[in-house]
Order: sequence, then C-alpha cells, then structure tokens
Amino acid sequence: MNFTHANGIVLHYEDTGGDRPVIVFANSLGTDFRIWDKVAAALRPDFRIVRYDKRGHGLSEATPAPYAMSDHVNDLAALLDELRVKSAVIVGLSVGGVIAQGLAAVRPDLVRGLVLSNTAHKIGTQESWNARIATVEAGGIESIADAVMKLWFTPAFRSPSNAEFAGCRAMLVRSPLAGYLGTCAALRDSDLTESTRALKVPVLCIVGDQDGSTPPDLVRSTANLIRGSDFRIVADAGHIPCVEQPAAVTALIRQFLMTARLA
Ligand SMILES: O=C(O)CC1=CCC(=O)O1
Repeated sequence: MNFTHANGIVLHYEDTGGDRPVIVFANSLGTDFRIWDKVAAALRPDFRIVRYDKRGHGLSEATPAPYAMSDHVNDLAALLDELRVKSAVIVGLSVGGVIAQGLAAVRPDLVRGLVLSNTAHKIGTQESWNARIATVEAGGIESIADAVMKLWFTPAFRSPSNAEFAGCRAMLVRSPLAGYLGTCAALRDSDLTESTRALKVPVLCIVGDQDGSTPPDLVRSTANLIRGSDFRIVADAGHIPCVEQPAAVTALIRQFLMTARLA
C-alpha cells in the first residue's frame, strides 16, 4: 500500500511501471481504484500506471463534506507533482472524468490526452444532487444502493449469482459518508462546459450502451464540444464499463493511444 500527503490530505495510490508513458486512472462516485484492476493489469506491461482513491473514497482521507470539484482537481495535480509525473494520459470514469477535464483546464502541462469514460461536462442538476444528498443524509448510502446499481450495471451483470456484482455493491455501501456526500456536492456545483470546449489535447469519449447515469446522448454532447475528439459506445455495459467490459475498454484505450501517438 502507498500513501502520501498531497494538497494537505492523505491520498492512497498505486504507481507501477517506472519510466514508461504514464496513464493515470481516476474513479467514480462511490468506488475506489479497484474498479480499474482488469484494465490496469492489461495495460501494465506497456505503461506506467498510476491509480489513486480520490478524496473521501477508498483509503484516502475523508475530509468533512462538502467538497468543491477544485478540491478533487487540486488533489490529483498535487499527487502527480509528488510522484514527479511530468505529463500523462488521464483516464477518468464519471466524476473521475470531470476531474480529468478540470485538470486539463488548470494544469495543461500535466495532461497529454484524455479518455473520458461515462462522463460529461456537467452531470445531473442542482435538484437531482440535492435530492440524492437529502436521501443519503436521511437513510445512508444503503437506502439508494439498489437504485444506483441499476444505473451502474446491466440486468445481466446484476444477477444474484454474480459475485463481482455483490462486491461492487459492497464497495458503494461501504464508501465513507463524508466522501460520498462531499463528492455529490462537488458534482452539483460543477459545470465545465466552457473549459471543456476549450480543450486542445486528444480526447476519446466512451460510454456504455446501457448507462443509466450518463447516457450515450449526454456523453456524445460532451464529445461534440471538443474539437477532434472521438466517441465510442461500449456494448453490453452500464455506467462502469471498466468492470463490466474491461477487454473492450482496454482495446479502445490502446487504439486511441496508438492513433493519437500517445503510446
Ligand atoms: O452513482 C451514480 O449516479 C453514477 C455517478 C454519477 C457521477 C459518478 O461519478 O457516478
């Protein structure tokens, strides 16, 4: 296990692969960096892989809610400075993709390219995030877990016999409450439309065909903002294709890196 102080908090991270081209993975709301296990393992022979638990998730410090998206962005910038990463491809899922867009806007020196998975320049509305915050404050994360699982995964993956599904549900309900609520507030208050429209790096946007949280049309609208970006749909996947279809996600990342000459 690796921990470091960055931006005034303790972050949990993993850093493997020495001086190869760097890929950084950022995870989604209510998950930790294990969601990238299969994709990271497939890419590890060819890349330096950095994964981390964002503030209030996994083993990273859970400061009191609410958070701002700039907290998450500044945490990642500080972590990469601490690890002496000069420039990387950032692969971000959902809020991890929002953090990746924010990092590219405020620290373009750190970002060679972006893979934006199941994310958007703006996710949800003030009303939807306030409603979720109120429900979780009243009943805990367990009270929304079954509904969230329907956003995250296809019916086939949600089978009672699928142990991986049970494990992902456990990951959600065991998330630190402050981290979950804090990041809901960060999403509520974040709108990156203008800074994302100004991005100049190579970008691949991907989305599961059955994503109930950031559906294909929303992710396509983000791709349409970014000149020259590519947009791909992953078949038979919900909001977390890196868990549900890791081979397809790995293939799309590899193809993007080759085409954009980032490998
Ligand atoms: O739990 C969800 O609704 C899915 C999600 C939205 C933002 C994020 O990071 O995950």
